[in-house]
Amino acid sequence: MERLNFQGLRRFWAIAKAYWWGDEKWRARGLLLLIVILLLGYTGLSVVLNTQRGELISALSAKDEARFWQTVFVFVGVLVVYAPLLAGYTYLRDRLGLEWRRWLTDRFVTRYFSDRAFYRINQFNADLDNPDQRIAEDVRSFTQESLTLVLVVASSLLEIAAFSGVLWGISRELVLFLIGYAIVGTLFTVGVFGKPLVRLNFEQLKREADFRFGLVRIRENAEAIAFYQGEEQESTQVKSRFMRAFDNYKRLLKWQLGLNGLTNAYEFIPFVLPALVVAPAVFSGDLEVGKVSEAQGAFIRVFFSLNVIVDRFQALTAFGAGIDRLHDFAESLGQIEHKKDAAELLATESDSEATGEAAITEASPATATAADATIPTTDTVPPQPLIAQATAPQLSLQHLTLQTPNYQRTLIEDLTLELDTDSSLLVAGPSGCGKSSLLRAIAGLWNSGQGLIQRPELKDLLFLPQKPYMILGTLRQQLRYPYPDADITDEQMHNVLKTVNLPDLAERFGGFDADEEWSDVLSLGEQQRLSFARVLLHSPRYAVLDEATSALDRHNEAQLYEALEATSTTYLSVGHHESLEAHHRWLLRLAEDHTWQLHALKGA
Ligand SMILES: Nc1ncnc2c1ncn2[C@@H]1O[C@H](COP(=O)(O)OP(=O)(O)OP(=O)(O)O)[C@@H](O)[C@H]1O
Repeated sequence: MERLNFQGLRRFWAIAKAYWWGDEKWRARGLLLLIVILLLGYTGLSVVLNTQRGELISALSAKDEARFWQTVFVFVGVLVVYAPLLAGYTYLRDRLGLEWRRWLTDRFVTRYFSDRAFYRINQFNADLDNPDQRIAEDVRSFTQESLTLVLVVASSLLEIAAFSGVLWGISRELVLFLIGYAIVGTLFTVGVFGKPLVRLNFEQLKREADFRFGLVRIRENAEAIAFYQGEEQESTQVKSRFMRAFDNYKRLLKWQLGLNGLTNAYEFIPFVLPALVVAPAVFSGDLEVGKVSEAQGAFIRVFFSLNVIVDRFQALTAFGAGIDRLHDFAESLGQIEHKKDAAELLATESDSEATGEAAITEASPATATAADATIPTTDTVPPQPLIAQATAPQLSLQHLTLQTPNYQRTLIEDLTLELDTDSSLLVAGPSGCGKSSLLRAIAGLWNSGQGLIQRPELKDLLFLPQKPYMILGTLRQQLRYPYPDADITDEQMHNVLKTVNLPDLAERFGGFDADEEWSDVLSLGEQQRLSFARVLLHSPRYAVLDEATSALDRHNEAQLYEALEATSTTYLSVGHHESLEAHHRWLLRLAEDHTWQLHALKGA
């Protein structure tokens, strides 16, 4: 957490730069220029209005009717231009903020879905809370607040320039006093309130997001909670999340109270001081009485312009907290991209060596790739070995040692195997020995460990995870997932549904366009059969099935695997049922002590 200091500015610029120097830079800069032109016009007119206000009072006090009406005329004329100018300025500022938000959201969402960062992000930074809130909320406030603040500062500078001239003409002491007063006030406010307010605002954003997420989880797991009758615990949990936000806000309010007390007292002075300073000249007849109003108007404008930091301090600290959150998020995404690049580099090196299988197989597993298979070191992170990955026509694992993402446990040691394209492999072993983790490594989700994984391109592999995943959408989209543009006819879908023993599914829900909360309305076994239907429909080169039939009876399971055997898809399954052995050629048995055995089954 940073104070509003140079590091904060650097972080701000690191996020902002990409837009102002990126592909939409001319559009963004053009809009900004237009806004600044409107701002200039608006500030110029403010000076005229202020002078005319003084004129009005002077004309009244001098009982000069002609001068009075002339001033009114100018006043109205200026207002006719001033009002639309101000409205246009606000519109364009908000519009530019919105465009920037679209751009930045798009960029963060793209990065979040690249290299499966949404899955891996917490492996790199376990403290990174609520990425959803950072994308939805923090980006919005960052773009809007940035523009507002930059323009407030710009307009303050303009106003200082414009109104100091007016004030200088009336009283130099006032200008000098103002500058000194504003500097002291700003330094004091930043020094005393800066750090705690940024910290509390940061914490508030996090706690609000935790609270919201707690409620979203209840909605997503409503049935399980209802079965467990876990209402009491869940409601206590949600309330306690709210209380955390509440407690923090109470602390924030106390600091705001102090800040407001200070700023109110501090901002009181401009309302009396100019009159005190100008009064003697008015009494002696050197200045007209309207000058008091003019001096006061100019004084207030200059004062609030110089005082922009103190005045917007609460907003600035909230903004600072938002910058920190976005910066952490961008850093974590950067680490993932960095790690992917390192793994790709490794794979290229392994490729060129391993025409060269000998180079890999001869080395002992402990040293095979440990020397080069590391993420480049940073100041804080020690070098960590990585599994190299490469693209090849068929799946093979070479001296694979697999560890959990944080390197705390080794799950599999020195595993070497190759899966021919017309073959099939069953992975079995006790619960928790690392079967699903092996699939994660093959999918490239986990890469902590050593050795090399060669596999076809990821788009040629279809994975069915242990927990069936039903997307939001129609039955047709469900079946097409994850290839939404696949050329599949309704007839093919009907046939496949028959094969997986769901012949009347479409009719039951009113056709393939039926849109349901599928994970709620289908049984677990039905969801597994629907997921299996995806494999049969898309016929990928490789299918990787993680206990994909665990909820099915033997008859249904056999029916699905027989259908799969009839296709050209090479498949690899994880499963506990012994009956599965009949549908595979090879059996890989993993043990809890990290060892493994490979057995041939029928027809190997
Ligand atoms: N994200 C994670 N970070 C650290 N350890 C993890 C993580 N996910 C799983 N593990 C641990 O890794 C080990 C292997 O998990 P895995 O899911 O591969 O087991 P499995 O053999 O598929 O078990 P099961 O048959 O019960 O599904 C388990 O001890 C698990 O607790």
